[in-house]
Amino acid sequence: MKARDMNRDWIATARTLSEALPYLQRYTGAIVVIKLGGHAMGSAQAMAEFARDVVLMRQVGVNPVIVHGGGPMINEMLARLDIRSNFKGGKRVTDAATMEVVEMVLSGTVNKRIVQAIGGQGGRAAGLSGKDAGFITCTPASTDLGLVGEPSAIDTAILHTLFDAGVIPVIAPLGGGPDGETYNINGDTAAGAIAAALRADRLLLLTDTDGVLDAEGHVVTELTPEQIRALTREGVIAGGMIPKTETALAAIAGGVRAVVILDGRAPNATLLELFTEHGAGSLIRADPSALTNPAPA
Ligand SMILES: Nc1ncnc2c1ncn2[C@@H]1O[C@H](COP(=O)(O)OP(=O)(O)O)[C@@H](O)[C@H]1O
Ligand SMILES: CC(=O)N[C@@H](CCC(=O)OP(=O)(O)O)C(=O)O
Repeated sequence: MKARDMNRDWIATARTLSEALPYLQRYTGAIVVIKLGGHAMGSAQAMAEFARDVVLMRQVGVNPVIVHGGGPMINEMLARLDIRSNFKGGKRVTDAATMEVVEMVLSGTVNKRIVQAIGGQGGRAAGLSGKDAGFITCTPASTDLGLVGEPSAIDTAILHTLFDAGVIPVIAPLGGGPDGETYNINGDTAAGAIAAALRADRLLLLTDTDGVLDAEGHVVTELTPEQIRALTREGVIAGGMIPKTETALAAIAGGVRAVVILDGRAPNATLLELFTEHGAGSLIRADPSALTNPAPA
């Protein structure tokens, strides 16, 4: 039986739900690609909360697509196996032995953890990697990165089949080469390429900072491509933030309406971003006059 005490918290909750209506209407049928970085994956509790938000999105008619990372989990397994690993420009130099571990951790451990968490909240998710159903084809990203791939073609047919069946795709960032090789794709790069191929309404990059920080450590709530290039030149955007901002620029150029870099550890980060007037993190879009977190068009 429902408690009937009308205390202030419950009234505020009801108001938030009511105020969400225009956003719910706005996002019905929208495709939202969510990149869940390894650093944003917290405890089992945090994973369950993330999964609950994704299931809620699906319930209200959004088509969420989860693309995950897992860098810290790969690091841990490589250390256990005594395999050294290093990064160039935020990407892992990947030889054959490293690739074996990357595939095992991403497709095995991390992917299934997310699929299971979504199932635990009453949703239906299917785990796949870019190697399934000829989904992501890669070419080598650069000669000094080994088996790191850059997506050259994405066949979104499998994703539309899953949308139609009400199933949430959970994607490990791996791709196939023309000769059957397996490539390691940076999770942000994979998410951006998938979002562009789907012409997604939103790409949310969930990480472990409040957003893109300026030289003083303040979140830049809205960034133009020019600002990103300047902050990168100045070294303010560095390390793992480089693939994220590069991805944002490529995704926008590829037809994604807007990209948001935000803290995935914050409770209900994705719901806050999509369904309230309080956007979170750093927003990047091509045309500043384009609508963002808007009242319904
Ligand atoms: N200007 C910046 N603003 C925010 N974070 C930055 C910036 N420059 C570098 N970073 C680093 O990028 C990290 C996020 O990238 P990464 O560790 O690869 O995350 P994930 O595992 O979520 O993909 C942050 O934790 C921070 O250390
Ligand atoms: C080429 C490359 O760097 N691949 C990444 C794939 C995982 C990833 O991107 O994980 P995060 O999102 O948690 O950083 C890696 O091997 O770590």
